[in-house]
Amino acid sequence: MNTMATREYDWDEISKHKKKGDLWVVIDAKVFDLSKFADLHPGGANVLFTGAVAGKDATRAFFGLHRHEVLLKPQYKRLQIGNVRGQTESIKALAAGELSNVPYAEPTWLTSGYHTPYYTEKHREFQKVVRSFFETVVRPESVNTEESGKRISQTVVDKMAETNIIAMRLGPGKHLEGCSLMGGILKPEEFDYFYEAIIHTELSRVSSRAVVDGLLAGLVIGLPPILNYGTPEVQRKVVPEALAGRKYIALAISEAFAGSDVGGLQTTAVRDGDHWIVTGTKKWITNGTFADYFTTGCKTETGFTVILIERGPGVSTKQIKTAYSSVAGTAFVTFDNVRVPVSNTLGKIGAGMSVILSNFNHERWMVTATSISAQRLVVEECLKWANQRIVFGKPLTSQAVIRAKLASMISRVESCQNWFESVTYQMNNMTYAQQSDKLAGPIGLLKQCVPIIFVGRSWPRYVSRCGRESAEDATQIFGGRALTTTGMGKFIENYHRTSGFDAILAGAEDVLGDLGVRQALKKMPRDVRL
Ligand code: HEM
Repeated sequence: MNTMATREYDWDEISKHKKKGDLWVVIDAKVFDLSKFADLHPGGANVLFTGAVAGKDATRAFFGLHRHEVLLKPQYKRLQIGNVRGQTESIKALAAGELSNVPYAEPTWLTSGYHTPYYTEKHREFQKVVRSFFETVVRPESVNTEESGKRISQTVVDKMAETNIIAMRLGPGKHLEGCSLMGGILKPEEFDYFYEAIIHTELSRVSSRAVVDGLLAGLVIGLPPILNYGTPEVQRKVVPEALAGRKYIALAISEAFAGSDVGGLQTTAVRDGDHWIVTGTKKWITNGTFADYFTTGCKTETGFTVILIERGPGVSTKQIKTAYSSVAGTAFVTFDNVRVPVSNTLGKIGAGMSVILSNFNHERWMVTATSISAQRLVVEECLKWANQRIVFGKPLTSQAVIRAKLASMISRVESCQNWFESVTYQMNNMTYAQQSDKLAGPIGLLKQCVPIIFVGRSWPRYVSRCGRESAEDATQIFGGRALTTTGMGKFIENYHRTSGFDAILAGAEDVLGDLGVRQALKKMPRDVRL
């Protein structure tokens, strides 16, 4: 710690240091000696020598141009030489695990004075521990890998495995039996979908869209078919290693020939005695570059079959460059006459469609959880920015047009959250089979469609669509800062560039809307008339 930071200075003294080679400024009651730093300042030296900055309180100017985190970086923190006499800092960063006190930055169930029919004190306790974990272990990794495009380090994966976060991301179930959850604060039998939602939410709070996927999203969607339909032998081989973070899995369904239209797939599996011979290509496969196993959709003689393929002879993967970071490991996968034991078939031969369709529900629900969390962060960023940004001598919030944008962003995220919680409650009270029957439509619509009232008009909206509209609004609020990958608007830039992934991955939003309606039409009683 810098012991000089405890010294106190009077304004008489501070105001004398205002020239080249001898420059002090005050930011939030802290005195900084920028004499040597001025020439290294990324924003240029000149701006620091203006009458309003040199030897003065530059708090307002500073927060109009920098994120608070700049002051917390060790290389800048050490520029602080003391405090203004009798004053203490008023702008503080949240401690790990702490809740934000910005309105709407947290869901109602985490906001003091509000009530919830779904969450208990135990959920709150769990949320605190999970947030602290993600902030301390995952956030630094997220920042680094988003930029480098490298896969998540094994150290972080190991820590996630140790706390059983990898297993918890798959939801409640037998795979949690005997597990110590977050150091034992929760018994496996207590774990429900609201606890799981907390994990997705907190993961998304500290991670970019690409890091959310890079942190083993492939396993989250590729392992359930093994858990639900794999033979005991396959489960014994694959599940423990996957949950321990030692082997990675990808779900390999979509192809250049067919994405959301699963029926149009062209990868074939032909029987040869006790083996399948698999040939074909897969595209947009999340975590595919580093996956050890591929839960693969194949065309077989009697229909569509899901087969678990281990990386080996005939399997090759190459990175696809996408709009988000390569940390997600998005791959083009080629299967060239790959021999796979027939015992690796997941579910019945020819019955793969139901394996995949039932699996989609959980994936789509998870995407809505992470999307809503990211949208909430965007609301928080915009509220903070509009409050601190001074234009034409007034805060940005004094502009009615900005407040209207904030109003629609808040309405979107709150409506998405409320429907999400209601669907999650249904999941908690249904078996896997009941969820497949009763929730495929509602979850498709949730991911796709949330009706909200927007400045007097009632329009159909979508979690993914809400996200994209909020990304647009946020970009307008942040202006040019939302167009750069660093600085004040870096989160907004990233969100604006990547929120489209939520509308495509796990089923294109238009297809999902249609699915919801078709499911409803299937259940229409024959004897109803107007
Ligand atoms: C402890 C004092 C300061 C430090 C450590 C600091 C550091 C930085 C850093 C790291 C950047 C790069 C952008 C970013 O990462 O946000 C930056 C940009 C900038 N800084 Fe500072 N700065 C300080 C004080 C000031 C003050 C008092 C002013 C007052 C005018 C100022 C004006 C600027 C400007 C105009 C930019 C460019 C912003 C942009 O491109 O949007 N800085 N500064």
